[in-house]
Amino acid sequence: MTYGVTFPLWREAAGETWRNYTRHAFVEGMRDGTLPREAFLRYLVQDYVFLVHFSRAWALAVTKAETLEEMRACAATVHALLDEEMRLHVETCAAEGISEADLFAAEEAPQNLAYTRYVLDAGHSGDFLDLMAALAPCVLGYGEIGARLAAHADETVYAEWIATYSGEDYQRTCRDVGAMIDAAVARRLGPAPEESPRWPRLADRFRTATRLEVGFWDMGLSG
Ligand SMILES: Cc1ncc(C[n+]2csc(CCO)c2C)c(N)n1
Repeated sequence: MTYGVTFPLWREAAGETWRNYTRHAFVEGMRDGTLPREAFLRYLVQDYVFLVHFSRAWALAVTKAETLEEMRACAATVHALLDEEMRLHVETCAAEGISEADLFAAEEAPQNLAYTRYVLDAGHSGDFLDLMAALAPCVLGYGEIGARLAAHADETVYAEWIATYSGEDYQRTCRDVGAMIDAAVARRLGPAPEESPRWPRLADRFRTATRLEVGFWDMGLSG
């Protein structure tokens, strides 16, 4: 999966950290069905809270945007997160006796706090590109993981999770976000973005957010 031209460059620069995220033991446990249910539910409850703050980060992107097109794309993501992605968590947890009020009130794990507040700070202290570099591993990493796990969906009880991220709707979202990032980079950094003095810091933001994704999976496994 390439999702544009910027993402593969940032992914390459993140080196083995990217592999640690996308091939994490938690992911492999979903692939072959060996992930304990308890770990999956712990992850889902934390992920609901994660998505609350992630929605705030995309809303911040609306205020940091420079074009109507960027504003529309980010506003649509806020809407999709609040009204679609979170519903999946609510429904899966409801079937396990966990209400939405319980989810909203769940105490945030330190790894969760660290990740979402890092992303929000990237947006507050930086510009639209800083924020996009911090948001990209989450959105595009799940697209890559979903696409790889799709071939194994009939071997695992986590088929629904895999279907969500490997499905055409989500894969289209990833291509759209990749294209938006490419356009945002070209607009602000010109035709040779890798030569911009800002480039190393953007790649570093991407790698830091990727490290925080690894921490999020670790949290799911270890509680
Ligand atoms: C820890 C964690 N990382 C990534 C995602 C995936 N994700 C987060 S927001 C979004 C929609 C577009 O922004 C998607 C797919 C997640 N749920 N939890």
